[in-house]
Amino acid sequence: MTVTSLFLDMEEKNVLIVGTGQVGIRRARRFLDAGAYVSIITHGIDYDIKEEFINKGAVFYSDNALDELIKKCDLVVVATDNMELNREISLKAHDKLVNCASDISLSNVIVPSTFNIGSVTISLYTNSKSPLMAKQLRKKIQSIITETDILFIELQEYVRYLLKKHVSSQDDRKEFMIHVNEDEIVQKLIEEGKLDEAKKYVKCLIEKIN
Ligand SMILES: C[C@@]1(CC(=O)O)c2cc3[nH]c(cc4nc(cc5[nH]c(cc(n2)[C@H]1CCC(=O)O)[C@@](C)(CC(=O)O)[C@@H]5CCC(=O)O)C(CC(=O)O)=C4CCC(=O)O)c(CCC(=O)O)c3CC(=O)O
Ligand SMILES: NC(=O)C1=CN([C@@H]2O[C@H](COP(=O)(O)OP(=O)(O)OC[C@H]3O[C@@H](n4cnc5c(N)ncnc54)[C@H](O)[C@@H]3O)[C@@H](O)[C@H]2O)C=CC1
Repeated sequence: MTVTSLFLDMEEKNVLIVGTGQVGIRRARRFLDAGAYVSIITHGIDYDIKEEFINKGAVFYSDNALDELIKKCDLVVVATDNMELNREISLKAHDKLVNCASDISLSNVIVPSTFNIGSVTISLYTNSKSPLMAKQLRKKIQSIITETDILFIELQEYVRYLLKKHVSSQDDRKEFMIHVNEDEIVQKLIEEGKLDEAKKYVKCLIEKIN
């Protein structure tokens, strides 16, 4: 498998999860939180987790719904502890997006280690070499992204919006955005968490351009 990373819009996509052990639960939660329609085939699930998933819109089915569910699903996640069964289901779903938790060679989709902070999503993948290291690196990266970084993103969103109205050249917009990030007053305001004040200050700068 040779991969490239993409972010998929999961809203209203149909996802089937087979097996609700540690992996199935993690993936079901992830896709429910991303707005997908999630169908689940389970041989046993904690009552509270089942309730959580039902509240998020999941629908539970028995084994004999498998073939029909595969047909209507966009993505199938196979996560039972029965390797043979995982293989069988993954092969049945070969023309869909498939994530087989136990055998990478049967997957055409990888679930990376992901975290969200503010409006940033970071995902990483060790090419199936070390999921544990993926988890550890995820925590390392998570720890170096600060509230200030997030506020700068919010400010840049605002700056981009204003610049698109006031400045026609992309190159000029880019230069101005770099200039804003390096501006000492902007830096001070953002470091103090004063996003609204930073926006007001930058708005004045932009209005002076024309
Ligand atoms: C290929 C992949 C599946 C795919 O998604 O397609 C896959 C496969 C397998 N994982 C296994 C084991 C473990 N997986 C984890 C944890 C995570 N595994 C995740 C992803 C992936 N795991 C994909 C590749 C990702 C990459 O390479 O970067 C994460 C990142 C995302 C998620 O699952 O949500 C999540 C961390 C989430 C976080 O950030 O917290 C831990 C640690 C723990 O549980 O604490 C262990 C135990 C330690 C170890 O074994 O390393 C086994 C062996 C089972 C066995 O030994 O039988 C297989 C199967 C095999 O390798 O054959
Ligand atoms: N991709 C990953 O991150 C990881 C993958 N794995 C692999 O993924 C698989 C699942 O791992 P875990 O979730 O940790 O296992 P687990 O033992 O926690 O859960 C397996 C679940 O499969 C269910 N199951 C068994 N037969 C079923 C059937 N016919 N229909 C529906 N459900 C059925 C069991 O009831 C159980 O809840 C294992 O094969 C393991 O090798 C394990 C750890 C991490």
